[in-house]
Amino acid sequence: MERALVLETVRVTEQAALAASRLVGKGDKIAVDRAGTEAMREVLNELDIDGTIVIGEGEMDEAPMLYIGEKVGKGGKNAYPVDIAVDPVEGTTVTSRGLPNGVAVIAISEKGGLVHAPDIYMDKLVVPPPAVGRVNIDWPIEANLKALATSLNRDVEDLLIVVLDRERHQDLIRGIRNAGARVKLIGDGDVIAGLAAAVRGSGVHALMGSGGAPEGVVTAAAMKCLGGEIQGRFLPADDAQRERLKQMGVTEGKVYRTEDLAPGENIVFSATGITDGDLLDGVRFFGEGARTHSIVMGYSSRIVRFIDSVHLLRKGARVTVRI
Ligand SMILES: O=P(O)(O)OC[C@H]1O[C@](O)(COP(=O)(O)O)[C@@H](O)[C@@H]1O
Ligand SMILES: [Mn+2]
Ligand SMILES: [Mn+2]
Repeated sequence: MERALVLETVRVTEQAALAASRLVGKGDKIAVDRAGTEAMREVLNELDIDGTIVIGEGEMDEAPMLYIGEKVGKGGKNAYPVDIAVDPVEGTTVTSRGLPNGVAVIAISEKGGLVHAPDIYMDKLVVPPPAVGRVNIDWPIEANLKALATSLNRDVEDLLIVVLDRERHQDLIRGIRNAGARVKLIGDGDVIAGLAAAVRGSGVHALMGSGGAPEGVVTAAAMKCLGGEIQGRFLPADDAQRERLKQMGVTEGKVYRTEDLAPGENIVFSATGITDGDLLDGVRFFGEGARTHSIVMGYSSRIVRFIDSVHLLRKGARVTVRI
């Protein structure tokens, strides 16, 4: 299933990114999200899958499309039964403002391969492969930074830690700075920040702090493929969210690790840049068409591909492809 779907899956995020990128910097985050979601759904429905959205744009009664529980794909007896986590535009606000790190993202697994997470917050720690098993979200910040520095063979002062720029992270930011490490504050987009942390040469070494729980599951799918690690704890804000967690079989207080969040044996992950970012270039238009930049990975096939695509969008387009 995985092999068959890898190159099909990149089309899904490419088309979502192309659609959303038309609205970059126009100041309308709802329009950005709608464009990405419609395009993603259209391509998903062309695939030979019998898919169920397990992480999506929201609950059935609040999201018109790609809601949790929605069926997608061509279906039929030859279709692969799969669970799907989507975030058609991860970073709607940054995208609508023309700022970095807007991406379209998807993870697909065999049935039951991705945790069904409600749309609440999750406290997260994402680290690269050398630090797997050497950090713990329950330890004090300095202890994790020391362990991370040692595993990366550098000093704590050399580390750059990505944190979402939010009021709720004041203490965390102070703690990282006091320990001697440096902080990179981002406006949005902790999925791509987590991916960048797990990739060598991106210049960032970990992601810390709370963000969306759905994004945590998507990140876990990527960590399986990249060999990095996410540790996360669901953070219900009230009794209604606590109830929702229970319904979904999620344990409050428990630390969920990569394997808990994405237990699948067959996982395909794809992300395409909408705006330029730490890991991916954004969509570039050139009149006759557009160019997209994606990362596409398969867990059991053990392949990480960076795909640079030229889309000839204008009818009869004839372009000289430039490297
Ligand atoms: O903005 P909040 O409420 O702090 O939530 C953080 C979450 O929102 C994002 O910044 C953006 O997500 P969307 O653009 O998909 O809404 C995520 O990367 C992050 O996990
Ligand atoms: Mn998101
Ligand atoms: Mn989104």
